[in-house]
Amino acid sequence: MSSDQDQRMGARHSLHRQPASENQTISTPIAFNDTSVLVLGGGNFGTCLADHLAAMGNEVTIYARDQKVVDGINNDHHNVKYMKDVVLTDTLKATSQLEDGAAIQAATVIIFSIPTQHLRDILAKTKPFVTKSHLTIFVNKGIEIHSGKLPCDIVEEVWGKEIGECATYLSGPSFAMEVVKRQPTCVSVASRVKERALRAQAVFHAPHFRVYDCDDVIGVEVAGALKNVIALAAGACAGLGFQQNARAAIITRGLAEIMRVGVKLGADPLTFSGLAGVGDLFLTAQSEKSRNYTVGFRLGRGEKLDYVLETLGSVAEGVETTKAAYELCHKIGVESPVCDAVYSVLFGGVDVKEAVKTLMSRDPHAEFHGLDLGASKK
Ligand SMILES: NC(=O)C1=CN([C@@H]2O[C@H](COP(=O)(O)OP(=O)(O)OC[C@H]3O[C@@H](n4cnc5c(N)ncnc54)[C@H](O)[C@@H]3O)[C@@H](O)[C@H]2O)C=CC1
Ligand SMILES: O=C(CO)COP(=O)(O)O
Repeated sequence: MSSDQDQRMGARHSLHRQPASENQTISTPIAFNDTSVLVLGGGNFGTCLADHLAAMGNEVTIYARDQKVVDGINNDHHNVKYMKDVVLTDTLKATSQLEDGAAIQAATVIIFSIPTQHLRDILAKTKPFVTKSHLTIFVNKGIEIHSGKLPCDIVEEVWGKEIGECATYLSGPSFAMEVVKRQPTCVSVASRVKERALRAQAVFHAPHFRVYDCDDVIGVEVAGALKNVIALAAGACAGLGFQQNARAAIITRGLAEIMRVGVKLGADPLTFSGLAGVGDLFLTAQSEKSRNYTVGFRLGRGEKLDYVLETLGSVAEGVETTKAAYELCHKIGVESPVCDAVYSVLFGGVDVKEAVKTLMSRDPHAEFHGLDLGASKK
């Protein structure tokens, strides 16, 4: 057995069979006992992940601010706001208490499923109680406005390097509503500390939910954030009535743009051909199940952004991320025509048709122009 396999098996054994202290196969001896999970965020994705982990036999509690959501989960096994029609695993519990620290102290694994623009807030609230012995898993996909920071940078900034660098980041093509129905799903989990990525992999891995580990945190995060911007563009094209050629073009040119940004920030170019890269981009930019695609589609049909967001009922991370990415790309000097076009529609009052015209009438150039593979740290 390879040492990777050893680590994976060790992690899984500690999950299901033996106390962490008896686990001899983990290279870094951190006392995990993965049976007590706290999921922060009672929205679509937090609920589906919590349900998945509860069904695997873990003790799982969801923290949600909305008391109706908490009561619905505790009393009727339903998330009345986000997943009305789904019966959740009956052992799943919920709480609206976080500030006293008790839920965090009782947990060994903490999953953060909070939109990126609110991440800093939840990190500050959890900071007094989170220790290095918690396995922390972030699933949000976005870039913070004003700072232009990725979630991994915000985590290290708020929690400090020692605890922050142990965090793990789960991403990839995974619509919550399909995960909760046990539809086959594959994702990646990245961490700067390999043993943590393997732990997170072991926590989530199940017959219908395959998890691949990786070490490229920046790549996974850039891909997860920017695919939402490209999904907005793809939806807008569809809303205008453009068909498959346009969609394929947006997805492919979008991927080139995501790679340019990622590589400039130090990502491994290979990551963009993986689940968190082309996998999630393909999923989100071609499906009406995607909220970002839906926002774009409705804008393409002529609806106003404010109204679309008011009636969406859930977060579309790509909207704020477009703002953040637009500023970031200009700051780091990466050409980002698709992002610029989406920005001009969302925040510049430009009509979708006009934005497409601008995009299509740019000067011709080489296909991989601007992709500086020498910038990658790998
Ligand atoms: N829904 C999906 O299929 C997937 C979502 N994601 C990502 O997961 C993250 C969460 O998405 P969803 O759960 O779908 O969004 P959602 O809109 O369904 O739920 C967001 C939840 O966060 C809570 N929240 C917002 N601000 C908060 C704060 N300051 N403190 C505490 N709670 C707060 C809301 O009350 C809500 O319960 C996003 O970054 C999204 O991109 C990732 C993969 C799939
Ligand atoms: O990230 C997602 C699937 O992997 C969900 O996409 P939306 O947020 O666009 O619904």
